[in-house]
Amino acid sequence: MLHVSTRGEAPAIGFTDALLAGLARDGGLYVPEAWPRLAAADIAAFAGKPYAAVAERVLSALIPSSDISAPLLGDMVRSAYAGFRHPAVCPLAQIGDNLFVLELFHGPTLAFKDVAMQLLARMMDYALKGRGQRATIVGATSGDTGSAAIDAFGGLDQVDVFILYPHGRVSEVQRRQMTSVDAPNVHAIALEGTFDDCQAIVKGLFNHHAFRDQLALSGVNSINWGRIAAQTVYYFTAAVALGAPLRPVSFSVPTGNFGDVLAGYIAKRMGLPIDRLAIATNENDILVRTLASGRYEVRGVKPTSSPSMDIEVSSNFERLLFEVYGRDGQQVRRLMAALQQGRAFDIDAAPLAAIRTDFSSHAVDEQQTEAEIGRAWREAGYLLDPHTAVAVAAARRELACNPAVPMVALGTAHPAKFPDAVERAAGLRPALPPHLANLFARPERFTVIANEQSAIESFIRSRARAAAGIAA
Ligand SMILES: Cc1ncc(COP(=O)(O)O)c(C=O)c1O
Ligand SMILES: N[C@@H](CCOP(=O)(O)O)C(=O)O
Repeated sequence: MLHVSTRGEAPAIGFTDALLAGLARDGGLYVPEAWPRLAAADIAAFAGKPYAAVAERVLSALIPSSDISAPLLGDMVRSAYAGFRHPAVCPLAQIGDNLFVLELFHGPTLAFKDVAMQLLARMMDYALKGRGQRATIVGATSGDTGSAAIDAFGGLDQVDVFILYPHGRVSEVQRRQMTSVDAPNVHAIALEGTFDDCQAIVKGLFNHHAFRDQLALSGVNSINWGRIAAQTVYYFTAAVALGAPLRPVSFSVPTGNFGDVLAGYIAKRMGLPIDRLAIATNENDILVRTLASGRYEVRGVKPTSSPSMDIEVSSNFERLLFEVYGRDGQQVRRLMAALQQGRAFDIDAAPLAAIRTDFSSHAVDEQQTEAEIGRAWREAGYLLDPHTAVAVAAARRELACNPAVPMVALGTAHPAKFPDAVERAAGLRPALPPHLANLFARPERFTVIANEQSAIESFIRSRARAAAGIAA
């Protein structure tokens, strides 16, 4: 199976090449040339299976065995999830009538990013060793991708890791998770800007082809198709636990960069009977405005209590546009050029109608987020982090319209990552799990850098072992 770029100009490439490439050379994002489909009987057979077994089956439909053999994929998946703190890896908790939270935060860094990142690191390490290559990993984070990447890739011989986070705009726990890791191949960069600035610079680094080639750049954001592929799995385990494929299930997904909800859309394209995919945003509601009006318009990011979703340029929305425009790369290039030049684009009527067929959207403001944390604690004794609270609040709105379909809100972070917001809303301060108990005592190491691509390039050149002349 080959992978094509959403902008239609880069050559089609295999899975491993897409995994290591990050962004396509035409600035687009890779997707498989066709969506594989799982038969209803295959999906039904997931019932009662361990998470790793379902992951192996779902991912073997997306990863050709010529890239990673089936036994090796099985080993990687088992080892990726062996360290999760819950035996079900991603368990479901019921918090109301037909209302469930899919807990995706039992990995090492307490956010859903671990689910894909632990596997991605194993796949990339294998690919790099097989090719005798080294890579320079660059990533943009609003708090969670960075810590997950640092945990998964820290200390690996083949890679140097540079993570850009918005200075002063992540929670203290998130910052310390990135800055207190004692691994010489890890570099935390506090960028003087927003997450959107961090992501624009990361994409700019990939689009600077001489720099990209010299440093052998790779990406770990959801730019990387391997991340999205791994995130499809928990939609299958959750839906099957609630009766799929015999009955449909809906999901409410706290959304920023659009990777997680896109993974749900792909699970649906692969045959999973998903009824609604609710895009739940905080006050950075660009996607809600887009679904309502058809106009995608950047207005400036507001800081909120769910900082990981303080995003306006939702990278993976491009992958959805590619689908609803009939995989026409030229149309995607036109829209992305308009976004670059005028900070906005308009979606045509037919593609917009197609988006509305699968997705609905809800913005949840700061007051509603706080109220939801309080409500879930009072009514169900369940502590939500602010990102999950946004999803649960949106889930309740969807359930009010369609109470018969089970609704799963994605629980994307552990409440202890955002103790101040949780304490304000619920009146108690969640404790970090034992493996992070000394987080506040560890020394921090980070570099503050101006919001300029050239400054970031100089810093990376000065630290990366893959820079010219030092490459393995
Ligand atoms: C805790 C948390 N929830 C939700 C999101 C939004 O997910 P996505 O960017 O895939 O839309 C993020 C950031 O990615 C996050 O870190
Ligand atoms: N919320 C994310 C932002 C980056 O998202 P990604 O899925 O593209 O890596 C974060 O916490 O870093």
